[in-house]
Amino acid sequence: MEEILKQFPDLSDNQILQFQKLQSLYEDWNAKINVISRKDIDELYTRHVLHSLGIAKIIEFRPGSKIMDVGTGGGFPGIPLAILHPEVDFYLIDVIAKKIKVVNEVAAGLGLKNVKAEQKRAELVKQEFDFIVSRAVTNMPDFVSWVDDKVSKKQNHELANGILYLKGGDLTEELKAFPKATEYNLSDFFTDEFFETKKVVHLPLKYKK
Ligand SMILES: C[S@@+](CC[C@H](N)C(=O)[O-])C[C@H]1O[C@@H](n2cnc3c(N)ncnc32)[C@H](O)[C@@H]1O
Repeated sequence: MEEILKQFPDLSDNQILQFQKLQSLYEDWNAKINVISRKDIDELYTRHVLHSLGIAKIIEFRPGSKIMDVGTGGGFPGIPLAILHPEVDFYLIDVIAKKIKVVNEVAAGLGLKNVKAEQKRAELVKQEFDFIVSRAVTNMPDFVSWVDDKVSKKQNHELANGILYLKGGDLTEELKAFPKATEYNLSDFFTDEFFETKKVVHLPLKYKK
């Protein structure tokens, strides 16, 4: 939690309270429906919350932007980003209904009005979004094939509309098909060794070819 306050010093009292509440909310829900591993619950703020907020180190979403989090699981990266950006609309989806139940309960427990969560398969979503965010769902080529028709053509940011994907390790192979992708190292922002290999990939779909 301390690192979050250091990295995002302009948080309001309400946002700080919301971040603080995450620990007990996830502990309670995890006891009923397992959405986060035991080790990860103990290190919730580094492994889930701060990692999710890595996207916010790369981009400041504009007010009114529409963001979809695909394969959100227990709500990552969508929930921490929605706390950080109450002025942005977040749509969180996952194919597993019980995970979406947890996400909805956590969002309600935090009083988040900017989160809508639904059980849905990414391939079947019909709406368009300014950015699609995601972590640990599938390889990049498959992911892009699921969502590349869901990125708005109306550019809403100097960082071109597209995908912001949290990834780890060597991505050379996975990104071969996407020469316009940019990798940002989270170790440039966060000191914990967990972030040593962690990256945010920005893939501007509008300028794909
Ligand atoms: C490894 S979990 C990651 C969860 C979360 N993003 C995180 O990082 O904690 C991958 C999630 O993607 C979901 N998923 C897989 N394929 C999907 C699809 N086609 N559409 C939506 N969700 C999908 C799974 O149900 C699972 O909850």
